[in-house]
Amino acid sequence: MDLKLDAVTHRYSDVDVLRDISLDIPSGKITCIVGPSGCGKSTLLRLLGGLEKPTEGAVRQVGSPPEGCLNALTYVFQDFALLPWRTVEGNVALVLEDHKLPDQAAIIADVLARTRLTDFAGALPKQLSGGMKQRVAIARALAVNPAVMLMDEPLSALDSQTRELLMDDLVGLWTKQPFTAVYVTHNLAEAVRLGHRIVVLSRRPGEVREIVEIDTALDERAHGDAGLEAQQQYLWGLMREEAAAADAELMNV
Ligand SMILES: Nc1ncnc2c1ncn2[C@@H]1O[C@H](COP(=O)(O)OP(=O)(O)OP(=O)(O)O)[C@@H](O)[C@H]1O
Repeated sequence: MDLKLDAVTHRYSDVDVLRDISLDIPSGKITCIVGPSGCGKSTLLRLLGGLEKPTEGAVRQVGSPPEGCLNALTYVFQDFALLPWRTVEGNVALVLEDHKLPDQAAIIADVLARTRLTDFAGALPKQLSGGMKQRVAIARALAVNPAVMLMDEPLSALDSQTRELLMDDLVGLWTKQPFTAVYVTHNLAEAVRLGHRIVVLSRRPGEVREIVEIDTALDERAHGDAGLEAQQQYLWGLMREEAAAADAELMNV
């Protein structure tokens, strides 16, 4: 299932947040959204997930969700959003319990194996590192076989080494079994490592400034790769002045 934004404009009372965004989110790819602070990245994700309706324009789902999909549009948040009193397995089970599936145990076993959490199935969130907690959140999202994972700064609460490891995990997961994701990030290194397409928004009201496609396969993008560095510099060049202006604007609020 693809998502399409047709001329989407969004406004909160007198604040214009997004302006005339037309965009395709193709299935089987990771689309990263980058842009200066406050340009409307999270708002765009909420519109894609149907949590809000655009002031103008439309968000469309094109095609059918994958077979066995229990929740077409599934979020992964920065703060993991795990229930502290439930084990790793219990947190994953939560999203399946209402569906009374005969193969619930097999689905849980599969997503725990894919996220390398099988040995931690009985652990509580407080026993896990930040990176592992985010792996649980990703396992929980995968368990419903979503059409699109909507990921809002999923690594930004983690230290830089853990971020690197989790990026490797996401690349491994996608390479074994491609999924569709919209991935909002401030971090351009994450965008060039994980994004098949990188949508650069202007400062608020966010408009599509440029879409950068990166053809190199995800598992061939190494940390520190010169080609990726160049892409990252290019993106920063697109954003630099607007990021500084957005920063100054926020300081004056
Ligand atoms: N529910 C809301 N009501 C009013 N204004 C809002 C609401 N949600 C967001 N905004 C405003 O809309 C603008 C865009 O916010 P949004 O969080 O989408 O931007 P962002 O690019 O994700 O920001 P950041 O880079 O800081 O994470 C901001 O000025 C924010 O204050």
